[in-house]
Amino acid sequence: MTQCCINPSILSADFVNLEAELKRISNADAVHVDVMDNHFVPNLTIGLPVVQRIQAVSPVPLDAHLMIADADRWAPGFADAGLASVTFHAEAAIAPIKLARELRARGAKAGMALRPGTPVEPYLDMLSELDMLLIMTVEPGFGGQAFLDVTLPKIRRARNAIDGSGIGVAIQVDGGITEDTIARAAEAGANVFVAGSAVYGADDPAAAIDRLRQAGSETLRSAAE
Ligand SMILES: O=C(CO)[C@@H](O)[C@H](O)COP(=O)(O)O
Repeated sequence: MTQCCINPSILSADFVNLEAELKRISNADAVHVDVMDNHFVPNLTIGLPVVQRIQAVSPVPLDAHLMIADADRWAPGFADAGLASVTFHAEAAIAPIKLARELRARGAKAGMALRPGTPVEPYLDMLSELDMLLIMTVEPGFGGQAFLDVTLPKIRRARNAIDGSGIGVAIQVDGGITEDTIARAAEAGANVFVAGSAVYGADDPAAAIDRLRQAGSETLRSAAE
């Protein structure tokens, strides 16, 4: 069975007590770091120097999601910082294949993200260049939005293409993931789940991660049977 990974989105974390906050979610598979530039998305968060500090104190690997313009220029620096994976947006990259190769050459897993309205088909021939395909299940920019069911057929098409090609690319989904929506996304073919509000909004974030992982794993298990 494909492994079910839960990556809490740092956008919903308490930055004042960040080190303690990260310890509270140390049962996560990775911390999803939302980098936004107020150009590619209408929100501004953090840049590489702050991400490097987070990397220095995080007990779990970092999974950077770059919601930034000019990805070809900026993404390699995040790989150089030693992050486990770096995901750029297809819509923000001029040469996505070259960029994915560069990320891998610098030691990071290469991820590519698609906005809800961006089709996956133009990118199916570059799957072998990727470790992870991120299908956004909300418009990127803000936490706390409702999961877009309209993205489920795209997840299904991506899963079919990946399984048909025999290439081991993970499908990550991000936005509106809860104990309810995770089953729909997993049934469609996702296996890495980013959750902000559902984790940090819970009284016990670690227990929320365990519940999400259990819900996702059960669906993946029955899909494999
Ligand atoms: O980056 C984004 C949205 O752009 C996501 O990572 C959200 O931060 C996830 O938060 P929830 O939808 O789970 O509250």
